[in-house]
Amino acid sequence: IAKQIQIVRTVGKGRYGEVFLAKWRDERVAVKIFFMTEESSWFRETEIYQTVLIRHENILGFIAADIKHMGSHTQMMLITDFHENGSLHDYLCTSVITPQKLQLLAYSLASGLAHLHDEIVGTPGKPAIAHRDIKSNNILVKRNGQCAIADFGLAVKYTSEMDEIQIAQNSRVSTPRYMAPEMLNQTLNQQQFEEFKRADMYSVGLVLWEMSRRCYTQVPGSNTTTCEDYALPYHDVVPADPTFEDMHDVVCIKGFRPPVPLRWQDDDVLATMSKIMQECWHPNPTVRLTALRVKKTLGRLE
Ligand SMILES: Cc1cccc(C2=C(c3ccc4ncccc4n3)CNN2)n1
Repeated sequence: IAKQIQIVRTVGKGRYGEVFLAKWRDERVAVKIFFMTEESSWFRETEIYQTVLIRHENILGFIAADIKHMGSHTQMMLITDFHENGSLHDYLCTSVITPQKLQLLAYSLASGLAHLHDEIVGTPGKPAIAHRDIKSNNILVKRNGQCAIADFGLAVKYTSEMDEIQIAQNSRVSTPRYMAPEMLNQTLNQQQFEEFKRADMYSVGLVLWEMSRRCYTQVPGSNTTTCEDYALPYHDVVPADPTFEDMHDVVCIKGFRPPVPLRWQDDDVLATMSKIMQECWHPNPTVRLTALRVKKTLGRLE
């Protein structure tokens, strides 16, 4: 397959490698080419995408994994669907959205994560999967306005009858900015799979906040609309590319969370989103909503 791929241009860079737009049999695809040092990420991500029953409309569509032996070195690549809107981060930087679009983005993100977190017992079954690096950069926006979750290099799988958690031992760790308090103060018990799901939901709360800022509402008593500028979570209290320590100080010691503007109470969708995100980023992991609960709550809105 790799031989039939024609690289067109770069569409994204990460710590793991680079993402390109490519042509494959006249079709536009996304190709992620991993740095030589990231073999474990390539292997892990391949393993997750090839998990039985993982396919879902809100999970990035996998096409193929391939290795090119180039004599002196090997090129590891993964091929998926291409989404011209790019990542949710890029999309929110360049667009303002209606409450209806906000609801669809949030609902589809919750649906994708609920599918990932869900264990299907049976033959074939599906292991429960925790993502461990949820952030707006790792979520894509499809043409139909729905999210597709990407980047499974850090994911962990769990099957209840095996009662074992497979954590790939690789150097990669989650992104500090989106790390849950229990990860920052290292109280997350890695032998309890449930705790990984709760940490994912904390990150979802932050992504819902990023989305909500870009949703505009009618200014009461005038015919103008308003919204907030795009911002990363904690943009106003930590430096760019914050360290683990920066985040520990802000999230665990000071107990800061992103600000929820009063204007969000003026709209049903934004008011619901405000409640959801505050429950998702609660310091006590057991208080946080599950992905399924978020999906049901957003699915019930008009
Ligand atoms: C496994 C894999 C292959 C190709 C890309 C990706 C990936 C991303 C991706 C996927 C499709 C895209 N389409 C358009 C623009 C950016 C994209 N990024 C973002 N994070 N990982 N993952």
